[in-house]
Amino acid sequence: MSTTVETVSAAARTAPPAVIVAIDGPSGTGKSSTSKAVAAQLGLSYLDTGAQYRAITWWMLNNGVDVGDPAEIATAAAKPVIVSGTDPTAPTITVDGEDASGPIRTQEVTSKVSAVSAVPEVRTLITGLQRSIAAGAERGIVVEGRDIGTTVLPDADIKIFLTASPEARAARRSGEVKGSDLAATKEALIKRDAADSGRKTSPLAKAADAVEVDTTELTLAQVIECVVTLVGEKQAAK
Ligand SMILES: Nc1ncnc2c1ncn2[C@@H]1O[C@H](COP(=O)(O)OP(=O)(O)O)[C@@H](O)[C@H]1O
Ligand SMILES: Nc1ccn([C@H]2C[C@H](O)[C@@H](COP(=O)(O)OP(=O)(O)O)O2)c(=O)n1
Repeated sequence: MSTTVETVSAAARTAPPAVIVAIDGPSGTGKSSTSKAVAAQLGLSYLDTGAQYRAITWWMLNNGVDVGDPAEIATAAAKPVIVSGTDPTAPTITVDGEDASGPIRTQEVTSKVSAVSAVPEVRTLITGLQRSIAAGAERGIVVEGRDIGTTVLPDADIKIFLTASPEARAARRSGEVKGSDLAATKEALIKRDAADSGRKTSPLAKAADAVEVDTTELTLAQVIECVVTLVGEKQAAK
């Protein structure tokens, strides 16, 4: 009995304190790649909140909801059951038990997700889900999105806001899809930024206490190192 208690307290002494990391920024700044790598390196959970908004959008498109009608979106918002797996080396997302990781990345979903995610009822539901996932992450979590530092987890231990020039972001996104048109990618990305930043309910914004990192001239490895260092400093000070 006393061995168990000693083992537990020894583990508590050596394990770093749980840390909540919020990473926000527009599309193509490196949020997902950075967050996954940082979480994997530090043994933290990982949550891609954009994937959840994509998942609810995909469900609406599949279930005959008119995504041009905010009232219809609001009425349907609570129907799909969205489950996120938080292992940074193998993140998953299911909708009503079905793997949605592939279909949520289609052009159709990408072009409609800003409209669906602007509806307050959608945000309230998804924000609640995100907070409960973060609260359940025993060793801490890296949560990435648009409003994590400002709205979802305003008490996060560390907040990072990633930026990059539209040219760099479009080139990165274009590089992911064979034969894609760079100018069209840039135009679509700027349009989505404007919609996400301009909406009334928790728009894409940098929290006042976030550290801004411009990734335009940085390699992914440099961004990861920078964030790991910032998180390590916070953990040491806890
Ligand atoms: N600093 C960087 N330099 C070059 N390419 C990058 C950098 N950060 C991310 N990328 C690449 O850009 C693409 C978009 O990155 P991603 O992490 O999905 O961005 P976000 O989640 O912000 O939309 C990916 O192909 C990724 O490998
Ligand atoms: N916390 C969040 C995360 C994403 N969203 C919305 C707005 C974004 O355009 C979409 C898709 O986000 P996602 O991070 O998947 O987008 P990119 O991978 O950067 O292209 O979801 C949001 O409103 N709030």
